[in-house]
Amino acid sequence: MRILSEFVEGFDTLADLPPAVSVFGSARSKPDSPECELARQLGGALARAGYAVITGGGPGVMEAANRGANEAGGLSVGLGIELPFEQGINEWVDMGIDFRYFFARKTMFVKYAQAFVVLPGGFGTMDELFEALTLVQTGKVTRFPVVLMGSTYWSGLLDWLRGTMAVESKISPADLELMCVTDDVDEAVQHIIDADAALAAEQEALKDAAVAQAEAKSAEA
Ligand SMILES: CC(C)=CCNc1ncnc2c1ncn2[C@@H]1O[C@H](COP(=O)(O)O)[C@@H](O)[C@H]1O
Repeated sequence: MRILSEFVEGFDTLADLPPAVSVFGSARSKPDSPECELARQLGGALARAGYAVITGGGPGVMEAANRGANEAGGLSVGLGIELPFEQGINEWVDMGIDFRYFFARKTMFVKYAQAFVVLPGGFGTMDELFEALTLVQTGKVTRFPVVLMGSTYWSGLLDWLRGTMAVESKISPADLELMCVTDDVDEAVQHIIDADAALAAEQEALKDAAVAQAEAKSAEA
């Protein structure tokens, strides 16, 4: 079955990936656009911080992020999608997989990334942003940072989330805290590193507590 084999191929190929960040954004942005410039810098900064960069492998912002990572000597991953107007995986991808199904591909973005960074984009980008927020909000995945870059682009949406969605109690005000908004590449990367460290400390504390509990139980016995 094609669907199953897409999951298997994805898991097999990505199993040994180092810590990674998924970067999303418009397939239509021109290489000299501000968002592509930002994505290229971000890809480089993430690579220098030791993260592999995962994108949809397409043109525009995806290509710019892959390019930045590749130029900085990092691992540049592209999870492409077969589309009728297919352009193929961009040339800056070192590790590429082509998917027929969006949902199998989307699983990979979440499963193999420590964080999401979302740059200006259209429907595809919104779909990826809100899927990530839904998964974190509902606890279906371990809480991971979602960074929005390009504050002017996002401001109208954020105003509406704050002023309408939260005010009408369709989300809780705390849900807005799931997103960090910045135009500064270093701040974005630092936010991801800090969240990674906080999560590692949390998991270590949980492990310690479980060990202490088990020891207390065996001492009682
Ligand atoms: C020129 C053109 C439209 C090419 C499409 N080629 C694509 N290749 C790979 N991923 C894509 C493509 N189009 C949309 N996506 C997915 O949807 C997001 C971009 O969609 P959009 O342009 O924001 O809505 C990307 O993060 C990517 O994961």
